[in-house]
Amino acid sequence: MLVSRIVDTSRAVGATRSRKVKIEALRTLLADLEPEEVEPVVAWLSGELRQGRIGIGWRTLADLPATPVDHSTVTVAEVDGLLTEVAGTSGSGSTERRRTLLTDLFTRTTPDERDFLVRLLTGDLRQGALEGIMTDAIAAAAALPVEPVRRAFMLSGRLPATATAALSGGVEALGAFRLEVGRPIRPMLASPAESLADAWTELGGDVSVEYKLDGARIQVHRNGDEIHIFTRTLREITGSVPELVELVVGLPCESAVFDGETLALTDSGRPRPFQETMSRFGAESARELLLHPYFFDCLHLDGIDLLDAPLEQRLDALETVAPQHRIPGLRRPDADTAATHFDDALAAGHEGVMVKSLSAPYAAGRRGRAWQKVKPEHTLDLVVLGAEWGYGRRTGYLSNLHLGARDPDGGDPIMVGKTFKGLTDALLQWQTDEFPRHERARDSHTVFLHPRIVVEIELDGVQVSSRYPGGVALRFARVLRYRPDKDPADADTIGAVRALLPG
Ligand SMILES: Nc1ncnc2c1ncn2[C@@H]1O[C@H](COP(=O)(O)OP(=O)(O)OP(=O)(O)O)[C@@H](O)[C@H]1O
Repeated sequence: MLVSRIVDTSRAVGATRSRKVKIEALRTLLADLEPEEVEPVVAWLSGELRQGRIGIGWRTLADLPATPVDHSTVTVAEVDGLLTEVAGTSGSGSTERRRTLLTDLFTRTTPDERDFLVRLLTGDLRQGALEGIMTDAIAAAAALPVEPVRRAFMLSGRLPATATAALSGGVEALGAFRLEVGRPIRPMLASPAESLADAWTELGGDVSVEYKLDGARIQVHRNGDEIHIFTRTLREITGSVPELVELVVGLPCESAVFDGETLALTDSGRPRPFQETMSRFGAESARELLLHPYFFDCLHLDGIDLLDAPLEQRLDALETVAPQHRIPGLRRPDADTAATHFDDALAAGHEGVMVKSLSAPYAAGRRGRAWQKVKPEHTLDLVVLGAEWGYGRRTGYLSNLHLGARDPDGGDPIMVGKTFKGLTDALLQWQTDEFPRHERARDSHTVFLHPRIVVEIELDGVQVSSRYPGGVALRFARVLRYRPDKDPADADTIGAVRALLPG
């Protein structure tokens, strides 16, 4: 297939807000692919490369001296092969060799194709929000029900592999995807609850009420002495958290998968700020801060998969192997005891509580009502779309943030407000240093950014607005912190923002 067809489909999908039209465009494309084209094309459409990151910067790509053509005949197989070659080029002279390969490619592509490939290579096409649509399109192209496709994706975390299985092996091939110890699955997520009483009542009191700790999510896999630890976005961080590895090796089991939260504590046992925990992931500099794990789920234990078992049974498993590392929680507390637990969580410096149905299975990758989070404040994770230059004391700093909510159908984020409240001097400095790296355009007041950075915003509520395109605006928004552990695909949707409208 020609690359131009992929570019056209990608554009068509981006140009419509209709979920149905997007799915149909993707379905037709998928149905026309040769089997070996499925992996690269599904990866590209999700903004990823089959080869992983190949480490080529935007500037390098923009500067390549290539004159485009009007009509191109470049095929998927050619580009995929070239990317494999670029990814495999290392050692001395590799920068030049990579430039040559890409320059050759760009002398054979149209400006539209080059633009698509540049955005793909720099990560700007990454649109995790497309995942829901893509799973539906894969199912439709393979003439299969959606559920087995969705499940295979949740268990593998890989759309390209899911698509290949669905299109070439049908339900049987999809059924072969299992929880594999050592390979991360997408974490189960929670929905916000109006109040603790609401959540408790909705789940009929048959709940586990647990502290909601303000750290970073970890998924820990153990197979014998081999340990792998992943973040919320399934990035492996085993190498930067040796103390967690050591602790897990010491647990009395052969194989296990745990889901939990990790954070650094102060000497008096209170949680350290979120940023300090995050700085341990990947950074060499903060090694002196010890991380502590707080597990809240067990998805596999000694050869037995527990994903489909009720939470009650998964908690039993967790308590047999790691009772000392269990997050503080109560099973079936009465409403008063649950309320005291919530107060205790806040008093200990935590964010709130999670209320979880004891009878629900682990719904990987889903944000459902079986887990509900209760916090005293509203917060939203929004995408930074730009920042205005400050004035007065903030002259010379990028300050007032433009904030966008995610379009659940994969379109550009939708602006819902601005704020400069809550920004410390350190954050202003960081924004001023960091934002130009993500610049999309600028005018005299504002630097507009590619939608890559997620920030957590505290707010008093939202109101109807004719100023913003989503018809809704934040009220009294203030910056709580940046969320480097989240991608724009994890940001809150415009629907979640609208759900806060009064009445
Ligand atoms: N007891 C707990 N059970 C489950 N998740 C917990 C618990 N304590 C803390 N967490 C954290 O809360 C998150 C669940 O909330 P949610 O599904 O909304 O994810 P989130 O969007 O990262 O949440 P938030 O933005 O509120 O931190 C988990 O990803 C995990 O990191």
